[in-house]
Amino acid sequence: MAKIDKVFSNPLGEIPPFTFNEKVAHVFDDMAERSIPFYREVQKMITDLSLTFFQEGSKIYDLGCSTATTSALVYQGLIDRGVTDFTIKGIDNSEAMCEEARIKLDSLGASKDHVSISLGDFLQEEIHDASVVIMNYTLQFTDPLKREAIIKKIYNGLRHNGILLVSDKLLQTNTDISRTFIDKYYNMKRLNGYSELEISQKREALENVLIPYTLEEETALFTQCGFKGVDAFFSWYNFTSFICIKK
Ligand SMILES: Nc1ncnc2c1ncn2[C@@H]1O[C@H](C[S@+](CC[C@H]([NH3+])C(=O)[O-])CC(=O)[O-])[C@@H](O)[C@H]1O
Ligand SMILES: O=C(O)C(=O)Cc1ccccc1
Repeated sequence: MAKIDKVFSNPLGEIPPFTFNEKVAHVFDDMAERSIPFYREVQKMITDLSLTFFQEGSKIYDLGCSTATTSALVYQGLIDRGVTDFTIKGIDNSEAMCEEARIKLDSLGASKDHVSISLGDFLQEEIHDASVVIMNYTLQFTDPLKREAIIKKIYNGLRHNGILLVSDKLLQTNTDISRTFIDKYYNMKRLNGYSELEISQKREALENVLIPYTLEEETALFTQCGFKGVDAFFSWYNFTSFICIKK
């Protein structure tokens, strides 16, 4: 049964900073589908690209895996292709998310050898022998001062021809364009059933928690850390998904 996101539906008075707590984890799939543009399509593209670049015997990391939507799709894709020699590692620092992730993977009958979920900070985790690293809407929640260190660590942990896939909300440099894109985004939320109160309370909760980079800053980060091929594979107003190849 789909659980409907009502996290910001009642007046909260003082609005605490957004966290991925139990209340959020419980309704996360609905929240993501209604608040992230083309969420399902991006998941499909991430899965497709992961299957294309996966190397036999290597690891796939899903950093900030939330409820393991991506890990589950990639797992199923590999199994359907008859691949057996792979390890998917989902990492999230929210205990409630990890619980939801394990429930989803158990329902697929996925073995722990093939896909495991670890409770932890991906800034502290080792990345080793990877062909694919996924950061789907998670870099934006990382302290900007720590972004270079995590991208460098990912680069070092990837095999030759391995890829990093990143989706993020971006900030447009031009203020007119920025305002327009943000308006379009809030319109999308309205069309998806969110009220003005839900939209404004979540916006306040996300301030200083979700810190968007510009397209230039985000691209420069990937190239400065060593990635040779860096390109966008999906874009919708202020949301963009990137593929970065280690050559
Ligand atoms: N340092 C960190 N270490 C571990 N986890 C973290 C950290 N920082 C944030 N998280 C986790 O990153 C996730 C971000 S949601 C990802 C969606 C998913 N990728 C999806 O494709 O459905 C994005 C969104 O909600 O917009 C949350 O579960 C956090 O707990
Ligand atoms: O940027 C926003 O307004 C969002 O709602 C993005 C988002 C989506 C899902 C969980 C947390 C933030």
